[in-house]
Amino acid sequence: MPPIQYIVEGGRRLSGTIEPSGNKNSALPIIAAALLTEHPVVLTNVPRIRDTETLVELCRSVGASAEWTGRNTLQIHAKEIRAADLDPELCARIRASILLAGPLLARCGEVALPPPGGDVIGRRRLDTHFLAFEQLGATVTATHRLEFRASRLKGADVFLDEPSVTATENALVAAVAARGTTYLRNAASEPHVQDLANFLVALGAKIEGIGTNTIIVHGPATLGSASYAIQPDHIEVGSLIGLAAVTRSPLRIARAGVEHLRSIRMGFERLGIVCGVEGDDLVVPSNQTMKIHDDFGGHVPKLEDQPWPAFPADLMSIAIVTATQCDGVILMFEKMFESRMFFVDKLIAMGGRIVLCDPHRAIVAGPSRLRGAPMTSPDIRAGMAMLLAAVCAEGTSTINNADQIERGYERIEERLNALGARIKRIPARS
Ligand SMILES: CC(=O)N[C@H]1[C@@H](OP(=O)(O)OP(=O)(O)OC[C@H]2O[C@@H](n3ccc(=O)[nH]c3=O)[C@H](O)[C@@H]2O)O[C@H](CO)[C@@H](O)[C@@H]1O
Ligand SMILES: C=C(OP(=O)(O)O)C(=O)O
Repeated sequence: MPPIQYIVEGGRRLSGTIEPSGNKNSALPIIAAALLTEHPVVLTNVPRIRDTETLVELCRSVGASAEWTGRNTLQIHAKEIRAADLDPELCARIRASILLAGPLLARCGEVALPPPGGDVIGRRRLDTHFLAFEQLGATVTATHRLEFRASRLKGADVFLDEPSVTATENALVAAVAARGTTYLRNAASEPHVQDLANFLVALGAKIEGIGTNTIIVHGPATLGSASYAIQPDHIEVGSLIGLAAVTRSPLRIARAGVEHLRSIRMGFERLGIVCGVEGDDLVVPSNQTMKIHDDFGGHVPKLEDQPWPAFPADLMSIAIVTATQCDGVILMFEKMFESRMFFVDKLIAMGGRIVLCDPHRAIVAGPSRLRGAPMTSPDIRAGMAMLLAAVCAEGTSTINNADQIERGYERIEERLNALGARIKRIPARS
């Protein structure tokens, strides 16, 4: 497939209503977990993005049938599956290929996975996955590929060494098939972890503590079929709040899933951007103060990411671009990944007043006028942040490697153009 480039004419006001897609990071573990049951599963509101398409291909390669029966509806039936050799090229395209470990181990008793891919945003350790699988009775061999074996998974009291999102998801799926009760302590509690747990409950699993950092699973469950709707993508909602703010545009984000937006709204409020709630819609007015709130006593404030329910790491790049348009000084502290902040050199070239202190911290002094520039997207979120900068900048920008953006955001240029943006996608969508 030829690489995708966006050509963006900036400086335009937007307006209207937009609905977020289903959560990418819910859809991925849920598609993988559909392999746990022999019965058919229907998933709706599945984002039709590169990552989900790749995982669907991987599911087919182990013998499951997986068909798109509507634009965002996916039917999966894993009546019989085999722990076949998985295509290393497909696995290397997405982080989520590691999520096949739990269901395939549970169904087949063994699985060998080539290393997963995903965003290059710093070292992405797998140790927590290994720790959890071993405690659930599996043996793990990690060489050029990852091999997991367990003749029988057994419930255990597992304390994760960090609240890793995908490790919690893998452990949760394995625990549903394990004999006995499993406690997952120091578990991740992100909305997508909750979504996966609710899907497993819909299949027949018995899970307590969903949304907390101690998840209790009573296994093994007898699983049936289910029809399940993926929850809205809170990271996409946060990206759209940033977009509205930097373009000073009034936007309504319909069916935004407001129950999961508290820390995100609080983060943007620190930048002087306040959203209203109307039912499940989020309303972003255009008349924001965009004034960064100093800490008490006039001290320089900070916005930092942390595991849920704190401000999410996947919104840090968006928040940095947004801060360039706000009045004041703020320290942006990316605690989780060590390479995510390097994209700020592009914002600096565009006119952003940013000092990168070290790989984890950047000081942003705003507001600054951004000028259009050529850019290359290094990862999904930096790519989306660059798109926000380009839409807000004076003049024309080009974003190369926009394929990265499309790993996570569905038909984004089409949807933003419907709000008044001018983004040309090359090669154009037919
Ligand atoms: C497919 C998927 O769902 N990907 C998400 C998942 O990736 P993923 O599951 O790979 O991320 P992890 O939760 O394992 O960890 C992310 C990074 O944060 C570090 N870490 C984690 C917990 C902690 O308390 N302290 C800490 O520093 C880890 O060492 C690692 O470097 O979660 C990340 C963190 O929300 C998101 O960026 C990814 O979009
Ligand atoms: C880092 C991300 O994705 P992945 O874990 O799939 O690379 C993301 O969604 O921002």
